Amino acid sequence: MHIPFPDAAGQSGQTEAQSSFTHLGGARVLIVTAVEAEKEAVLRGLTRTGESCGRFDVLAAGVGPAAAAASTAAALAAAPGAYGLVISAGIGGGFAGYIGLGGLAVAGEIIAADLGAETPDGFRTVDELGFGSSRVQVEASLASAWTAALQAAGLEARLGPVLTVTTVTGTAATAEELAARVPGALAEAMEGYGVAIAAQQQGVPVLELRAISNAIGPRDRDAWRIGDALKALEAAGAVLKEVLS
Ligand SMILES: O=C(O)c1cccc(C(=O)CC[C@H]2O[C@@H](n3cnc4c(=O)[nH]cnc43)[C@H](O)[C@@H]2O)c1
Repeated sequence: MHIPFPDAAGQSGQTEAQSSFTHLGGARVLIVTAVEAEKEAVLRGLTRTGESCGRFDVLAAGVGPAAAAASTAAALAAAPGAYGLVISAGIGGGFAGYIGLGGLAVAGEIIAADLGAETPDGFRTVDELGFGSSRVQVEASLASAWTAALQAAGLEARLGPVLTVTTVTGTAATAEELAARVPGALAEAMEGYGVAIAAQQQGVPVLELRAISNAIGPRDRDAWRIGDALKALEAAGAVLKEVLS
């Protein structure tokens, strides 16, 4: 599936179904990972055909939403108007029953799942408390197109809510609580919401992709499949380049 980028003059050749992409113009795409290994995997995917990265810049911003937000905001501020899309990408944990290890979760919504307050009646989100929103909407049509293209490439990929947490879930009880808090959540990671808020504040559309390295639940380091997840991340980078070509 090809979603043509318009050129700088706005001549896109897009079909009606693709018209929501016109606001990207000839802009660059900023991909934000947490660590170098994720950055290198994405770069391998983007350059798989021997070509250069083209319009893509990849930044390893550090682990957690604060580092992700600060680095993303700095990158956007350093190149005003240059970026038309920001993507948070990396490995993540997968909720049981949705995606296997080495599969891919494309965010349909980016949700800060632990941003709120504990009350005697249970967890309350910042939305419920009246202090803002714990949810950021993604560029929905592009998220769908990327998911479809990943599936068409033979990869296991799903579209759905992806959670941002500041503590990696390590018990079945917390996994169940998060799954109940956000029904249908596919994955959790630690950077998406930070990247998304930085992009949102600059009016830049955002996406998130997580390659599943571990199951969410009781801690089991031996069961991690980081190598498989990084290979999936690489493949997703190659497909993204194709989708945005
Ligand atoms: O020590 C542990 O038990 C443990 C378990 C899972 C992940 C970690 C990390 O420190 C990795 C953080 C890093 O990777 C992303 N990530 C990967 N899996 C998960 C997860 O299940 N929950 C949250 N984040 C995860 C995350 O985005 C960070 O960049 C340690």
